[in-house]
Amino acid sequence: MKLKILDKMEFEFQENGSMLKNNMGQDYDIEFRDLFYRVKGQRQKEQKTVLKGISGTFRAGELTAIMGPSGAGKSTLMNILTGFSAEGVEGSIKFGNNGGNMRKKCCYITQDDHFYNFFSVEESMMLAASLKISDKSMNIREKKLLIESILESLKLKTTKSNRCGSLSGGQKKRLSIALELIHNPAVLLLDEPTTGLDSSTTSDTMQLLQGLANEGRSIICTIHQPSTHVYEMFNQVYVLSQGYCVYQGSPHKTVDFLATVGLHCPPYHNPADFLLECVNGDYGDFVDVLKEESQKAEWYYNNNNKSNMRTLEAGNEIQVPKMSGTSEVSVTFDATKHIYPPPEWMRLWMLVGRCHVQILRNWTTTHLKLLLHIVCAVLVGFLYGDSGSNANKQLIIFSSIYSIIIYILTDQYMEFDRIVKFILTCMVVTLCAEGMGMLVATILSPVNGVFVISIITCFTLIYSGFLIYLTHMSAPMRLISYLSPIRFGMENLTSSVFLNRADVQCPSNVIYCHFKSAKTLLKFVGMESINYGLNLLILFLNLAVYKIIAYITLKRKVNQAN
Ligand SMILES: Nc1ncnc2c1ncn2[C@@H]1O[C@H](COP(=O)(O)OP(=O)(O)OP(=O)(O)O)[C@@H](O)[C@H]1O
Repeated sequence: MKLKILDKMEFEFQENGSMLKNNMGQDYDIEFRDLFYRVKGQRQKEQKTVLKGISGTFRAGELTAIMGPSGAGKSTLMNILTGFSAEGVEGSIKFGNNGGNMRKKCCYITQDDHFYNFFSVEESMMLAASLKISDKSMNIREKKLLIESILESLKLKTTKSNRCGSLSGGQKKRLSIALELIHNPAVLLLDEPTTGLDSSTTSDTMQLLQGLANEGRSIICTIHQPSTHVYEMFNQVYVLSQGYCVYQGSPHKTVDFLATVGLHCPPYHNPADFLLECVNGDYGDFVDVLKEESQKAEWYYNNNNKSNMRTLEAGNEIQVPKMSGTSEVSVTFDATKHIYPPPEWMRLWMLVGRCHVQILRNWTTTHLKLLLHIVCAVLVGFLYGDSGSNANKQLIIFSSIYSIIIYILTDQYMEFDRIVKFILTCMVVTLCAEGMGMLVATILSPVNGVFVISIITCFTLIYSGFLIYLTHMSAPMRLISYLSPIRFGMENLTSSVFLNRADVQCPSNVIYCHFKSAKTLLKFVGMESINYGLNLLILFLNLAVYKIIAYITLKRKVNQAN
């Protein structure tokens, strides 16, 4: 007996991202006109034009290849179409027949696979399904059936218990596609999906993409040097050179097209290779002529006959084999039913859960890091010995209090409120540091981010009262120190250890211990009047400000991309 599952549904994310609506039988052609992309050049006020007024149409139900020599602008075009690049773009891009901006229907599969290596294929699929579709819209059983059907059609069923990290290159590529198919995108863009795959896996992947296109999706991918067999699997090729479109049409017409400008493909030569040799300049500079010639309508792939194409219609069935332990069941998704994603808080909860499972399963980063922290703490603790109760070592402890192990090993006062205050401060300072990192990461590129965060770290440390005592700073410098969140953390750590503390013992072999009294020490470092609660509040405010700005920045970037 077979289970039948109707999954040929088209979902639409509303602008607010809160609702998915199924939307059957529509074609989502991508049409772009006079597209320019300008970036800053190396010299000041110099501009570099990467894409120079290109136009084209990628039709629904077709498999399109974007080809061209290295640096021609293929990835740039993909990034613009998917919204990854928004600044410096001019021209019009139209998604779908209604002319609206339907970019949210696009899925972009980059060259690198982004999986959680410690999750199995099935777990990754289930997590993606749970993040995209709420339980109210589709219950767990329906989701499992959907996942089964996708894994079956992408020949991944036998690997469903394997961890993602152990999959082969081809399997990883198929899993990337499977993860995107969960919400059945109308447009799928893939950056070099066959790079690094052998010829047989390449052919399998291309067949898979062809099948997805035949179901009515627009499939667009960049590709380098396809074999003749793979080249002919495309419905359309879009060739770029030096930022211009030099051919847009059927792969079968390439040889005739090149012949019109005097470039004759040798017999038994791969037309794709010859095309790339021509646009690469191996036979002279033909870019301008090819650009002119490619404008002629006769080369345009003008086949509007989509009879070979099954549109994404309600009622299309795909059959999945019977799952063990289940009886004969027919699951039918209501085509008119709205599909909602889970609420934001639930998605956050799932992502936090995923993060923790990943951390726990990653032996190297978790267990070894834990061990490293314990070993370091024990070493530092023994290094500073009894400094908490030894009046001769009071000042040294300032530079090393950072964890509870050290707190215990250094013989600090074992009072509950002191320990709680100490740990709480450490935690909030850590959260602040993480929030600051997140904020910088949302604003700057990784390279600039590392540079800026290093400077911020130096600044916050220097002005924390840790490297230079507050009493040694001039009045304006002391004012500046209030900009450093670590200063408030430092004050609170100091207060939890030293405030209202009885005098400590001076060892018998030491004549004079200047810091025997905690008050003397607090005065010496300029922290005699510490308000623990206020400092904690300031740290929380810092944290809130970092997170809010990071959220706004991310939101703005996402809106710009759409
Ligand atoms: N933001 C940018 N700043 C400066 N130059 C850029 C930027 N984006 C793209 N370029 C330049 O535009 C050109 C096209 O880049 P793109 O990555 O699109 O090429 P490609 O055709 O995908 O090449 P490849 O096949 O090697 O990946 C390159 O010369 C690249 O240096």
